Amino acid sequence: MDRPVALTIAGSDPSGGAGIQADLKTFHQLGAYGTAVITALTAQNTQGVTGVHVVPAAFVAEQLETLLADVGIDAVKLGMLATAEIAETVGRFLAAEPLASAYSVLDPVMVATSGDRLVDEDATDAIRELLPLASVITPNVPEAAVLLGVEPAVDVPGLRVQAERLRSELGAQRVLLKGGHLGGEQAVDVWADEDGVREFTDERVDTKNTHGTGCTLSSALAALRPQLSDWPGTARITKFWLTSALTNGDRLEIGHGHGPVDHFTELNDTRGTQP
Ligand SMILES: Nc1ncnc2c1ncn2[C@@H]1O[C@H](COP(=O)(O)OP(=O)(O)OP(=O)(O)O)[C@@H](O)[C@H]1O
Ligand SMILES: Cc1ncc(CO)c(N)n1
Repeated sequence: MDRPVALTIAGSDPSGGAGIQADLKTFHQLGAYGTAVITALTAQNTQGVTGVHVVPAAFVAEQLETLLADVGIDAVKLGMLATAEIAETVGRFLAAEPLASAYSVLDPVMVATSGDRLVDEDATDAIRELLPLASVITPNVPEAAVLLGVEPAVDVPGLRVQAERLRSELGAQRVLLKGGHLGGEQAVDVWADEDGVREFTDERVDTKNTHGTGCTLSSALAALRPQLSDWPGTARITKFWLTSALTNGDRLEIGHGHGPVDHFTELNDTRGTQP
């Protein structure tokens, strides 16, 4: 399969670094044909979110029904699910054909890089119900803590424990627990699946341009998985590509806050690859 069809179910970011816009750029750059179902409009720039306009859950369902009646989907990425009703609606589609047979990546988005809330607090339970339905989930440190109802991890051993608990206690099939918020010399992500727990490590890039890194990572996983042979290999390659895209972010001057990564980064750009 050389041109998989990828679907993003997420919110719009007018500044183009996160959400649907980041997902479609990532799909295109990594060789997938991009399709999109929009769950919410945000008024957002690189400095923060000033407003959220939620799409009614019934219309999220209508977008999905109409799309899936016509277009075959190889991989789906789920991002900002703004309300409990939207999360439940999307869950019904994820549990049934045709999406149940697609590769699926759930990014349990809650709060933007700027600290602004993107998803209703009472949607957390509905998002927790989705965890077992996705092939892989990609929480960041605060999201993992909220899902587990514990304090955020402060180091890599803590990440390892929480990644495994998301799998064994909350039923996730595979977990990529992102360590971006930990700080330190290296950016360490922890992978947990039925074969155990491992770390994916790369040099931390010294940049403020980190807006949308989580969205970009999850959509890259969805774009690449149908083109590669297994999940851990896909996660490793995706992380190295993301480090290159973060490094290349300084080629762009977008906005005055946390700018975006450069999605226009080749997969074989080796700046993200550790020796
Ligand atoms: N400065 C950095 N250098 C290298 N990798 C980074 C850096 N910051 C984040 N990452 C990596 O980017 C990915 C996203 O990490 P992070 O934990 O920041 O997710 P997030 O909080 O969901 O992102 P977002 O900023 O989109 O909300 C992870 O693979 C993480 O290791
Ligand atoms: C629309 C949207 N989705 C997700 C994020 C998280 O980065 C964001 N900032 N905006």
